Amino acid sequence: MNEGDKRALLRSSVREFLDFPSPGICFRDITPILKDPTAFSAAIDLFESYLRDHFPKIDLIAGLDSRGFLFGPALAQRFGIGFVLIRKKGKLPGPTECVSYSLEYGKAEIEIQVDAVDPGQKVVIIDDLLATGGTMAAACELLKRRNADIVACLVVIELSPLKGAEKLKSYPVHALLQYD
Ligand SMILES: O=P(O)(O)OC[C@H]1O[C@H](OP(=O)(O)OP(=O)(O)O)[C@H](O)[C@@H]1O
Ligand SMILES: Nc1ncnc2[nH]cnc12
Repeated sequence: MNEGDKRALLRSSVREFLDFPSPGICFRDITPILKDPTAFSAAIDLFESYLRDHFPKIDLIAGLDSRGFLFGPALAQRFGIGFVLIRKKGKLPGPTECVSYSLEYGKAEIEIQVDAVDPGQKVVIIDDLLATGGTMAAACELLKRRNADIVACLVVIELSPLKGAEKLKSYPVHALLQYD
């Protein structure tokens, strides 16, 4: 399958649910991608080729709670590197660093274990979806505080009208699919 076919398969796998989780939100559901191994491999292939084409060295993949956890470990395996978790507050044991943020339908706090990333490590952040960019920007702030070198922010879906990428101007943002 070529890259265009892989993107088409992914797009056909994403479902829409209107008014979930609150009125006015059109929820883009990526679960069918996970259910279809061909679609899931296509997503990981596309992320891998983007990273190989643009960045010669990556040390670590950091995934965002919770749907970033679905894609990050498989991608990290392709590069033979580790995966670390950025979680909603209160889920990680030991010393953590925390950042608050707002998202399309609420407010939250995320944190990372302070020993998850060494200073200067080249880190790629991954999530399923970029909406307002609040979550991804908070993750960048967390990693910056840990003195990581943020290489790129990856998402399966970017909701372009919400202009999340504008909050992330200092970092390359790559989405496999854009939605208007
Ligand atoms: O760009 P933003 O406006 O910040 O929104 C994007 C975030 O919202 C969703 O996660 P959510 O917080 O709903 O958590 P979940 O993955 O645990 O469902 C999505 O998976 C992203 O992480
Ligand atoms: N519209 C949306 N669909 C799925 N996940 C989301 N996270 C934030 N906005 C979302």
